[in-house]
Amino acid sequence: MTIADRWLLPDGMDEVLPPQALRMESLRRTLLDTYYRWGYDMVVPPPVEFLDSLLTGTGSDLDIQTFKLTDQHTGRMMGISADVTPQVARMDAHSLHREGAVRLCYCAHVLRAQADEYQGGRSPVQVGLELFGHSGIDADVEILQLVLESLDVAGASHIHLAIGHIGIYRALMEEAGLDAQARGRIFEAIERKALGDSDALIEAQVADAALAAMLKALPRLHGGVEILDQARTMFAGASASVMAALDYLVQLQQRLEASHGDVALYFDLAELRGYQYHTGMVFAAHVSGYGQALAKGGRYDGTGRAFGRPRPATGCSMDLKLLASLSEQQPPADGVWAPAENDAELQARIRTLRGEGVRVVQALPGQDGSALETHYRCDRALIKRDGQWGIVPISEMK
Ligand SMILES: N[C@@H](Cc1c[nH]c[nH+]1)C(=O)O
Repeated sequence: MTIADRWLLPDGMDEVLPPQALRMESLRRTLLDTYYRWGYDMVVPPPVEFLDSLLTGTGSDLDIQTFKLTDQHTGRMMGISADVTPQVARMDAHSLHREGAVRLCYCAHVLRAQADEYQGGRSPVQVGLELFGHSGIDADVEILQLVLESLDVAGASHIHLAIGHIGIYRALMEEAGLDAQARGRIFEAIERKALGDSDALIEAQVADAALAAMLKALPRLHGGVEILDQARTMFAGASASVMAALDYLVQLQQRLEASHGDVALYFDLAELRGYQYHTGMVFAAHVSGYGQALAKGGRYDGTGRAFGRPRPATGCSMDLKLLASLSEQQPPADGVWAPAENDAELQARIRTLRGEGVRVVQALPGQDGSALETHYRCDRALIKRDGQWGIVPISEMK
């Protein structure tokens, strides 16, 4: 191993240096305080679990994303969490066992076996909210409001919220009655927005011409609120659940328009990205300059079934690393530089200042005062004048 190899980090595994790490930490605190004020209780999931419980009811996307290892104690396969949402669903269904609406939030490191264009790095810090036990639109609206509040706190502007509904695609595919392989290929083509491929597959596999036309229309239905009307006309002959999903999106649009008129809403009826556990409304929030979504989420009713208690559920997740990169703000230079002296009065003064929340950096013997403003972010200094310790601007230090 050469020296150059030694400092190489695996692809997508990044370290966070000052001042970014501080930005991340202060954003984490602000976000969790916000969630606390909205009634969300914090949970801390384990970083590693047995694979069976980690992947139960979640589909193959998450399986591919999960790093696997063997537990030396039991010989069983374990997985490193790649997504906190199913873990929190387990806590709600099995560990907490509370009745009614349960609001939980978290901030945890996760690892992903693959970096893809939508997910960014392989070592995100996932911060998120999950609301269980309520199947109405109000729960989804609350989650979306908190997503917008989180992005606002992080310093995002011109937010673009893309909303879809997995139920439309699922209902149409159910009517088509295809086998798993054909379904998988069509899903993959629609997810990639490869219209030529999805058209060809649908034409070849779906015998009912009206249904094939509806499926072919699906990836073309994206844009402003007007596409919901177009969809209504297009899907007039489809099952009642398709119409119910469209009505739901119209209601959601009205609620968001009233509370967040400044947010650009975009509807995409073929928005199938994300994990396969989603069952209803799904969304992704974008801001310009960022290729990947800053927040993602949606409804995933019934995920707790695998743990003995199916519950309505909705939620969102964000990557704290990505959110913290929205703000270029420099942390304040408001520290106090103290000399290296071991003077009882000086030590007492330092203790008092730190007790008051002031950042005091004491020089080590031999340490000069270079880079005080930049590295140590000190704008003042403790100095002794006329036998008294006092604080002066750093420029007067010498
Ligand atoms: N965990 C999902 C988002 C989500 C949270 N809750 C529901 N959905 C993701 O990372 O894409």
